[in-house]
Amino acid sequence: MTRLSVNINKFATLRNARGGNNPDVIKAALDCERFGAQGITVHPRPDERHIRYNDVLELSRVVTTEFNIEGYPDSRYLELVKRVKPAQATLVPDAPDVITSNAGWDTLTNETLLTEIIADLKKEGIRTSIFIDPVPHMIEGAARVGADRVELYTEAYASGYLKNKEKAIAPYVEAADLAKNLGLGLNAGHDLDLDNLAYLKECIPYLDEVSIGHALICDAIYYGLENVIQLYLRQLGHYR
Ligand SMILES: CC(=O)[C@@H](O)[C@H](O)COP(=O)(O)O
Ligand SMILES: NCC(=O)COP(=O)(O)O
Repeated sequence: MTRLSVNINKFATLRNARGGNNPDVIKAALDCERFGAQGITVHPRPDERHIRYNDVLELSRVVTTEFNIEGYPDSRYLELVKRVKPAQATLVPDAPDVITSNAGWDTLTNETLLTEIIADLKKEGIRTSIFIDPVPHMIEGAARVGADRVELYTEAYASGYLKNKEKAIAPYVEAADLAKNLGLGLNAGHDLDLDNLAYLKECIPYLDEVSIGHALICDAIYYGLENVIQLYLRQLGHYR
């Protein structure tokens, strides 16, 4: 079954907007788990615009589902991940000033960097996933650098879904099949929502995990967090 990992970045965005501790990010993570989330994802960025590095340390002490820490593998991120030892580290090629993640890794030009970092994290017993576009030779590069999994960057799927879902999903099905044949685990994320998630799961039933944050938290403002987590789980075929 495909795990739902809730990315709680945007709870921290709201908290930081007023400078206090409301919403409480720790409580949000525990409630997400209580409501059925099968993982918690965070993406501490160098400017700490939302999730702060200290949040990650506090969350690591209480999260009981799979903890997934995303980020660009600079020294601060790597030190944090090695200290926390999460279930998964998802390496993302983001520059510090991007408004959000906007591309997958070039696993050819970054082969040496990724090979060394992934080997280092594996020594710590941390599963590694790398954020990637649905491009066959980049998927092949991901296998070469020793990644345990790839996370398909689904922004292009989401933006194309409403216009022509068959066309939008095609490169992702090809990339997923290739990843599976290369022995890579398969995650997906970015801009997934209640409209496009079920079709992704229908076309790629062997997805290991989807990580969803922005749309899910926006939905929760209108429909409530417990209800929305159940709705997303149902799109993945989980019936509680
Ligand atoms: C890697 C990815 O696609 C998202 O998890 C990203 O981390 C979202 O980041 P923001 O919440 O800062 O937009
Ligand atoms: N890796 C994707 C993620 O964690 C959340 O992305 P989004 O749902 O906030 O776009």
